[in-house]
Amino acid sequence: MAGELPAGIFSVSKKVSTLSTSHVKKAYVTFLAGNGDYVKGVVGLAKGLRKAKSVYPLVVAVLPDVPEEHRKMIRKQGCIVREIEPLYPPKHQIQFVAAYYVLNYSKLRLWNFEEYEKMVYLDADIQVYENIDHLLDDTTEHGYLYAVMDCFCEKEWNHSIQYSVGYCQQHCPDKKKVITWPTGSSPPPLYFNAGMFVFQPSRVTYDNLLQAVQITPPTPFAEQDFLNTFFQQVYKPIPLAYNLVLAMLWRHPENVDLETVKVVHYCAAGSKPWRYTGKEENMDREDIKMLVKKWWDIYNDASLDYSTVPKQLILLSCSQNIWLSKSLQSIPICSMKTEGRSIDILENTSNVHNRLPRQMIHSFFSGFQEKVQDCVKSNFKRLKIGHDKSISSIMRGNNRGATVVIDVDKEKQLQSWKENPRWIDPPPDVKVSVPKGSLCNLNVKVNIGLPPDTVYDIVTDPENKKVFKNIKEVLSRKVLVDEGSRQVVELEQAAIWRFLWWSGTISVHVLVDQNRKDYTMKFKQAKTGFMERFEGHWKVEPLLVDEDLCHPFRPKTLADYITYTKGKGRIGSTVSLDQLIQPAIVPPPPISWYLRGITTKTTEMIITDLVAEAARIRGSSGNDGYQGLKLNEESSVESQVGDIRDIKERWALRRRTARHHRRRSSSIVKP
Ligand SMILES: O=c1ccn([C@@H]2O[C@H](COP(=O)(O)OP(=O)(O)O)[C@@H](O)[C@H]2O)c(=O)[nH]1
Ligand SMILES: OC[C@H]1O[C@H](O[C@@H]2[C@@H](O)[C@H](O)[C@@H](O)[C@H](O)[C@@H]2O)[C@H](O)[C@@H](O)[C@H]1O
Repeated sequence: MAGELPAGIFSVSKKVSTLSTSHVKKAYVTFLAGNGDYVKGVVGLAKGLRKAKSVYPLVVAVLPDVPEEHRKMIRKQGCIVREIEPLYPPKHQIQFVAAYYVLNYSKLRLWNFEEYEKMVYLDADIQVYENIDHLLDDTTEHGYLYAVMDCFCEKEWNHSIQYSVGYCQQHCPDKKKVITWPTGSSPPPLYFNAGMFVFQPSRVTYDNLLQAVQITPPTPFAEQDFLNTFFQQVYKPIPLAYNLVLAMLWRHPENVDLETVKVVHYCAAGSKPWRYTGKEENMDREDIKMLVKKWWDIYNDASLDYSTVPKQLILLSCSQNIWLSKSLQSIPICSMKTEGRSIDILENTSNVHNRLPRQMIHSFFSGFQEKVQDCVKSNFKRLKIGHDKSISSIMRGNNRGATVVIDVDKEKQLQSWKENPRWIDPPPDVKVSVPKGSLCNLNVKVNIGLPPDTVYDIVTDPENKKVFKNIKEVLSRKVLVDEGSRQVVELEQAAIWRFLWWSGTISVHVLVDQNRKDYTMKFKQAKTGFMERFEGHWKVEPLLVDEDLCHPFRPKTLADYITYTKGKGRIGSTVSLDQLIQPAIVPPPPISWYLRGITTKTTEMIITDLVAEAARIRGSSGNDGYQGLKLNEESSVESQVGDIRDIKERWALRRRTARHHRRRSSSIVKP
């Protein structure tokens, strides 16, 4: 065990995350080093967690020496691969129980995964046979490390005092057995096996760990000894069922009930299932053989492979080599003939891991005929989840021109957003470029906390001047073409512009081609004048906000996402704007800089208002969206904001101001 060190040096702090609370997640995590066969352990663990119906993902912290081929294997099993840097202890002369244990110091990197609120670490030679998700829920408290006590009876412990006096913390307190401790020695504090533990990643704890490990002389059980010393004050033992160290079977059989064991740790010499020969000591035991077989049964079970073909999702092609996926509530049997081959579309009723027969997939791709596409489209129309207006259809073009109809229930979505208001408005990503002969090209991208259809409602609402403060008034609006989901509108607005200490009004006269099918809005100036070209386009695309609810699946499409989250996953929007401004004559600097500034500022104001409106619609007061400031207050904020060059800083100031404003307005006692 680690030698004595100054008290308090291994303090573990309460969780101090530098991330906002809206990003907290939970997961299992394991560790993989080298290009050896431990990767089989990770694959087995991923499948075991799936069989145990865990709802949390498995993160694999890999050292740089893990080959791409192994990374692909574990990604294919739905694992989240995170590369970590190796971490080594200070130079030392001691012999670790196993030379490769030096690798295990890299486990300390896990405390830096602070986007996760709580994690369960599992060695790759561990298998989970019963669901233990409750360890990631409220059964374990913050600020503690939960793990199973280790056993000191194996010969690997012969370097220790407790081994020499025959003491083991696993011994039931046996009055008869008198332990004589050498002078100055006493029973060690409770000691856990570091092959499995529940912990909370935290940057502060991580920094403390890194500092401490550099001044802690290494000891035979490497990082396990170190972690026991560091977390000594906050270690909480949990039952052996959560990490059966195999030696317990012959060292303390009285403590083992195989019927209730949830997690088995194949750490005894010769017990790694993927290397098992049965030749090493104790490896010919019947219980060991049974446990090794149990491990292999999961490893070899193809139905436990990570599948991207979930239940009730049918994959169709709408043109060559394009998968069209849609979650359908019920899929009637219908056969479609193409080139003499009949393709029956069946609901994939078997378990989620079933794959469509490979020959069926290939036949889908071989030359879809017109009538098959019509049949697919008429099926989709007929099977649409519902016809009420609250259903919006997101038509998703794919790269061969086919369109995909994905129905999103707007009311349900808004309900999901109200039930789960966790959302922090990210600052927009604004890129300004100056193509030759133009004043500027603005490229803006921002994520909004509402589904595309609702965002599109805001942007295309004829009365949206109540939302966008820079629209002073709508001078005229004429619908030139109306095709239902697509309209071409001639619009003239008096727009307010503000920049630094100046402001004014400018008339904007544009043709707007707005198409709800793909949530686009193209605009172009109606007639040239001072401006030679003023054009651009908005696009609103779905953003999958709650992907972690899809675990163990990873949604590849919106349809997958709706299916995996049963429609409860919030859908946000990524709004992008590309706008070109080219005056007939580009004025020289600094006027051009000034005009560029107006354009950028005006666009930012539009985004600010859109974010604020989205927050209002969500009804989220706690949001950090920039909302609710009165025009005069906002103008004073904007003038402060205007002085800040960096857009992220500007947004941070806006959010701080908005929070301050809300606190102030909520503290004002209403008459
Ligand atoms: O070559 C190796 C050796 C170890 N490990 C990782 O380090 C953990 C601890 O090593 P091991 O399981 O051999 O320790 P034991 O629990 O058997 O003492 C393993 O479970 C793996 O997660 C690895 O990835 N590659
Ligand atoms: O680097 C030290 C390792 O120490 C532990 O393994 C030991 C320990 O369990 C002993 O008690 C057993 O006797 C022995 O077989 C086993 O290898 C952890 O399982 C492993 O993750 C890792 O921390």
